[in-house]
Amino acid sequence: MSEQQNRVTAIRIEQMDCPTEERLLRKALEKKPGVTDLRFNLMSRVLSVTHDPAVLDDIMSAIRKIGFTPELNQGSIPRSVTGSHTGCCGHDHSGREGGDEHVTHRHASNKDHQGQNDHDHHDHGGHGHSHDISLTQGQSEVSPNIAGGVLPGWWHLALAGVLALGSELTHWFSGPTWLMVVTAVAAVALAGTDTYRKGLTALRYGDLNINALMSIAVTCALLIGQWPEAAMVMVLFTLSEWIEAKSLDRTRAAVSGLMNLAPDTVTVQVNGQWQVQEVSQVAVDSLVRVAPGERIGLDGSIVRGFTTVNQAPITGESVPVDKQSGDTVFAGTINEAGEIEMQVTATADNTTLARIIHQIEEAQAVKAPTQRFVDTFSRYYTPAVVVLAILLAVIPPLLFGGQWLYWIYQALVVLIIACPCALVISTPVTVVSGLTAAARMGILIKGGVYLEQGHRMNWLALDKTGTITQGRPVQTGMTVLDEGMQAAQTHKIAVSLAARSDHPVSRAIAQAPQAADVVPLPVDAFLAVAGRGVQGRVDGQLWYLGSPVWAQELGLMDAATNDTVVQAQTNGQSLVLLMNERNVVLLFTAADQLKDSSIQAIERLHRLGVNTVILSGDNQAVVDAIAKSSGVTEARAQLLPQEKQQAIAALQKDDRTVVGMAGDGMNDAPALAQANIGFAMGAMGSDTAIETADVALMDDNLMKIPTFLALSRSTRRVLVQNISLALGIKAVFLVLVLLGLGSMWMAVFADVGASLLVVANGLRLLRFSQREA
Ligand SMILES: Nc1ncnc2c1ncn2[C@@H]1O[C@H](COP(=O)(O)OP(=O)(O)OP(=O)(O)O)[C@@H](O)[C@H]1O
Ligand SMILES: [Zn+2]
Repeated sequence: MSEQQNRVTAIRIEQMDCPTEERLLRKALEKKPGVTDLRFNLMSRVLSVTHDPAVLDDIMSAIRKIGFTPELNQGSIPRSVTGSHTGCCGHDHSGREGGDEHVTHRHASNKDHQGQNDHDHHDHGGHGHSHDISLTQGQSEVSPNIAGGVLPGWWHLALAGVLALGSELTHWFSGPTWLMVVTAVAAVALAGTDTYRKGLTALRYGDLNINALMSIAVTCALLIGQWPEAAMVMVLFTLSEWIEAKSLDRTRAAVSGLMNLAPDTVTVQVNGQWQVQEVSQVAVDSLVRVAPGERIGLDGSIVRGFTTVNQAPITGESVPVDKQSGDTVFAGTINEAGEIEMQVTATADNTTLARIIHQIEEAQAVKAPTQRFVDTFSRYYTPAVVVLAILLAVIPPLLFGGQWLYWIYQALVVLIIACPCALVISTPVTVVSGLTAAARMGILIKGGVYLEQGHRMNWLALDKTGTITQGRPVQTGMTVLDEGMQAAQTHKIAVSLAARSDHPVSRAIAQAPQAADVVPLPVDAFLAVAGRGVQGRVDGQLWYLGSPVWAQELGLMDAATNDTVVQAQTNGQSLVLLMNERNVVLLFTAADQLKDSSIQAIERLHRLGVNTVILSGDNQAVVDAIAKSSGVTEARAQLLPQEKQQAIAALQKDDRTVVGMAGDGMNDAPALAQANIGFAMGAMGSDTAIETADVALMDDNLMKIPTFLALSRSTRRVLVQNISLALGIKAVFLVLVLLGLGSMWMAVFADVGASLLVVANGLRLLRFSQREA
């Protein structure tokens, strides 16, 4: 398909801070040949365009033509989650941070995230843009604040305020009219330059953003002789926009706090000398020293010393973890006890933390369903309200003999409330706060969609090994089934095969005390067969190490062997058989332990109304035993990877069922992809898990799933509150205006007040912690 050649270019647009600007950009770009998709991230003011590489210049000039300043900066991505300023319809105020430029990455096989509806079963392969990007810290460029409107200095605003007040007082005390007029016009000019300029740009392109609406309203107010009112409204508007921008700044600060987890510098060995370097300068394999109490700056593997590390910044789990030589440590975590030396395993732009940060940024670009609804709604809202305002100005005087000036004034009040900003900003603020709160708890959510959909999840399928259990089974026994062969020799073969596999039961066999003295034999044509086992040639003969089901498939299960297997299964242990091409030779049993947290997690899931089922490749007796001790309601055993997937698809037949699947992400990939929400356990340090799951849990504590659900429910609540609040306030105002009780400055307060309220409400989610859940 042609999309293969398309690229996604992220373009930073300083002025893109309000949904109305999004509309303007859509108008300019949507129908352009070669442009296939537009994605807006108003929080970070980044527009991602999917396009034919040949038309990039066209795109850039089209953006410039509508008065915006697009910036491309390949090779670095925003250092802060929400990018620079985030004011909606507000001012691009001065405090601009560098390094917010974005990325160009290739679309491997992109699925349209936005078009995905609730019940679409997303495909994990579809997540795979390959990101050839780097988070180059310290290399960020500060670009000049070109066309972004600069907020009039506070003294401009103060002076405008005094003038407006003067105008108002002159009016009250029936002072000279010229004084009232001059002070009012001066106030409007001082406070409103920026609003007028932005408003005019929008109008020129047939768009009505808040600036355009305010410009029209204030100008009309002046024209109908409402001098002091016009002045006051302009001053109040500018002031409140400034407050709004400030409050959104705080949002950004809170969110980007996550980013400042890793120190900027580390102590590196260079030519035998220790010296302090920027993390971005440190190469893989460098030797880094971390003092006790210091934050670890890069991912690495300890080569000297031992310590305990607080990994809470990444996993959300504050119990310190012991680390010694050979163990992995992660950027952003805290070295609590001893001095360690570590060998760097990832550059600053490739650490687990950097990946998490990058994923959160990507997640913001994938719009949650509510966000899409709100966007669509606001597309019709503004024009509708403007039409209403015009009708209000014209109909009563024409048809019912109303007073022209009175009704024009009412129309102006309505114009001011035509801005959908509060509504539109409410959703991303809420979702981003939720995503950030989750990341702080070690839950990496790959899109607002999952956060929003989470509250509807009513089934959770769980893998057994490593998900409910600790995933470290130990060999508990070995039975010789083929007496004709030398047990020592066949055991050696089993261990040699097992040593080649990462599968927990293989590891149990390879690492059992009985295997300690075994020198593994060379294995040829080694092959791992998912859900069945491993095979390979030893001394020219083909051997299989795997499940009883596989033995059946291979036609090696005779009645006697079957009896032994059934017998062995009844004590609830995992079985592994060693087979050659003729018969089953050895039978191993292995047992795994339940994770303490599993019981608690399952209980909480049930209390949250979620049904649970284990989907396992292991035998029924083991799965039953684990289900019983963990409290999981249903136990499905002996499932191959694709049967796990089918089991989930079967659950999804019911329209109201939203299925989550928790697994370790290796054997469970098809099932994780089939589920509406795929949870990968123990994702810290596992790039595949971080990249393929919908929700990556940094450690392997199942409690994170009920926590995710609770957060999802809170997010949902806040979203509903915010939307009702934003719409409710406008509705109340409309009624007040129709009753003749509204005034322009009240409308300004309502517009910006609503924005402030929804932002504050959304930010509450940042304080969501496990305890609250
Ligand atoms: N690499 C392997 N080495 C040895 N046996 C294996 C291997 N892979 C699979 N098996 C056998 O196949 C069975 C099912 O494996 P599978 O990986 O599907 O499930 P599991 O990991 O044991 O359990 P769960 O699916 O609950 O995590 C195992 O119990 C084991 O007998
Ligand atoms: Zn607005």
